[in-house]
Amino acid sequence: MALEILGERPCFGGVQGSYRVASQECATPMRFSVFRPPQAQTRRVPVVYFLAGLECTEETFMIKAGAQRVAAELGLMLVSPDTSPREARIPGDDESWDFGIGAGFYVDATQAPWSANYRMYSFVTKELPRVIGANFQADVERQAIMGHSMGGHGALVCALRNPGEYRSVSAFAPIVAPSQVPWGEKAFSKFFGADRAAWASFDATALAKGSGFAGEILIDQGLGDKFLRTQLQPEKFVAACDGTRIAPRLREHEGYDHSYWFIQTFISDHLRCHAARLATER
Ligand SMILES: N[C@@H](CCC(=O)N[C@@H](CSC=O)C(=O)NCC(=O)O)C(=O)O
Repeated sequence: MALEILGERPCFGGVQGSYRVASQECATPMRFSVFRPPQAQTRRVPVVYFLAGLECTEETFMIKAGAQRVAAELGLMLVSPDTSPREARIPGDDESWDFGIGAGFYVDATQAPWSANYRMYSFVTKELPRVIGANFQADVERQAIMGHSMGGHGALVCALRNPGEYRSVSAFAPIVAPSQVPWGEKAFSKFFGADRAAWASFDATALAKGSGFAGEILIDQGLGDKFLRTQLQPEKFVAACDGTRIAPRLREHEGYDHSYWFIQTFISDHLRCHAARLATER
């Protein structure tokens, strides 16, 4: 799988890079960015995936979250994929900011025409880890995943569906019940059609009861977030985890909104949680 290097720059003793790969899953080129900490010069290091939200690209998190300083200290590789296919154009893919380009929702679509390229779930959980393992000094046995908003939904779903693959998961202001909120209803009805069973298989709140994932999930949520009541509703996920081995730790922050200023404020806590869990032996 040939990797195209779009750019690499020194950053906190490591390297910040942008890459493109010919994705088999998405049947189109896909971009992603990687921060390699200085420790990766001499050994394989644990990997933390960050899935970004609506309208973001593979660069948004790397530019705006201020994560590299702490990742360099902790010896964590950071990987952030683009939020959708972009080069395979499908009619209607750029008609709105909350569906299509920049809004792939980290699912494997089953409905034409989206099913040909919108396979972000398989890209993130299968293909991208193979690309990372083959091209970077990554310890692929030690993976964590986190995300924001649409990407928080993606991170929760990836971890709940693959408890053996991710040792740690966390989220900022995640969409936790896409089947029940306008962003998710719009996207899922196009990606999956009327089949609500398919919706449930990509809905963290619906997945919680049957998931084999065990452990704490840190969720930070700003109480000044304009999307909190309409699109996010983290209490739904917390309630769904009752009686399971999933222990959501929902932290609510007065005044914080949905922006990357909020993410910047708490990113260090998330990375430190992931580093601690990734350091333990199984
Ligand atoms: N255009 C929208 C706002 C879009 C937005 O807020 N996107 C968020 C993610 S929302 C859920 O996935 C984001 O991360 N934006 C990037 C940023 O730099 O803030 C509107 O009209 O409200």
